[in-house]
This record gives sequence, C-alpha cells and structure tokens, in this order.
Amino acid sequence: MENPAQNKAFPVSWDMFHRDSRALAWRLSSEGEWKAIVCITRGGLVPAGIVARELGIRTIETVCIASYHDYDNQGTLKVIKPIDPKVIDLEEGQGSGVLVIDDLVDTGKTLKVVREMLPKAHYATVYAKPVGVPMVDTFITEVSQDTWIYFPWDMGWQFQPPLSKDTAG
Ligand SMILES: O=P(O)(O)OC[C@H]1O[C@H](OP(=O)(O)OP(=O)(O)O)[C@H](O)[C@@H]1O
Ligand code: HPA
Ligand SMILES: [Mg+2]
Repeated sequence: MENPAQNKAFPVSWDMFHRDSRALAWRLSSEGEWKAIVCITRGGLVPAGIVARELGIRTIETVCIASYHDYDNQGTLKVIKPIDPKVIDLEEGQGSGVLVIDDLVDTGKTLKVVREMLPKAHYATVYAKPVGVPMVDTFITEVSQDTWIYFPWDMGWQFQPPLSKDTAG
C-alpha cells in the first residue's frame, strides 16, 4: 500500500521498466557470473525474467514474502515459501553463485530477511531509495525516500480531465 509520507510520484511504464531491467542486466554482466537467480515475489518476478533472458540464466527460484501493511509502516514480513536448499547450496553454499532480484529496495527490510538466508548472494534491484541502498549491491535508478514508485502492473488506463473546466470543445 502507498505510504502517505511518500508524496512524490514516480510512474514507470512497461517500456521504462523493460529498458531499466535491461540496463540492470547489462551492469550485472560485468560484475560476476551466476548459476541461479532467486527472485523475491511478487515484484521481483518481472525483472528476474528480463535479467535471466539477457544473462542466459535458466535456473530461477522464488522466495515468497508477504508484508502486512498498516498506514505508517510496512508491518511484519512473512516468508510464505523458503528457498530450495539445492539453490542455497550451489558452489560454496550460503548463496554463493546466486543472484537475488527484486523490483526495488525501499527500507531494506525485505532484502535483510533474504540476506539472512543467502548471505553470500549478490543483491540487485531496478530501483532504490536511500535508506535501502546499503542492502543492495547493484541497482539502476535511485529515487528520494519520499517518492512512491508506481509500477506498470499496478496501473491502468484512466480518463484524464482537461485542465480547463470548459470541455464544450
Ligand atoms: O525495502 P522494503 O521496504 O522491504 O520494500 C521493498 C519491497 O516492497 C515491495 O514488495 P511488497 O512487500 O509490497 O510485495 P509484492 O512484491 O508482492 O508487491 C517491493 O516489491 C519490494 O519487495
Ligand atoms: O515505492 C514503492 N512502490 C511500490 N511498492 C513499494 N513497496 C515499497 N515501496 C514501494
Ligand atoms: Mg516485493
């Protein structure tokens, strides 16, 4: 749910999201090689698909986290589906060789929970807010903490009233 303290809007179209996710893949391509992606549902599903396609990664796992929001904060986080131990134990274990992807980091609470499961993984998001930046290894665009990012899958077409009240033509 949108936070009233985040009163600036950063709307993202499908084209922008695709371009920014590709930019993330491009940046990641020079930062390492990964055997698997773990995407944080649900927001991480879309960038994970784009990054996997660009980097040729075919092992894709999910970690399913639900947050129960109230008006002032994110509330509690619950891991609904943990990570397959086969993915955790790749290479030297603890997430080494694993790329974790989410759409954005805001407070960093979600990435903190996943970092406890995969301390040696590489963490990447498309967007980041300043408080969450220390939790992410690679991201593309930073927006201010008082900004709410509107993702294309949450949006729909809507009539926009003209600035003038005179609509008679
Ligand atoms: O850095 P944080 O403050 O933890 O916030 C970032 C998380 O919040 C959003 O997910 P959300 O929990 O709303 O669920 P969703 O991905 O299923 O939409 C977003 O997709 C990130 O996963
Ligand atoms: O800015 C945001 N946009 C969408 N979902 C979010 N979850 C935390 N912050 C945000
Ligand atoms: Mg999410």
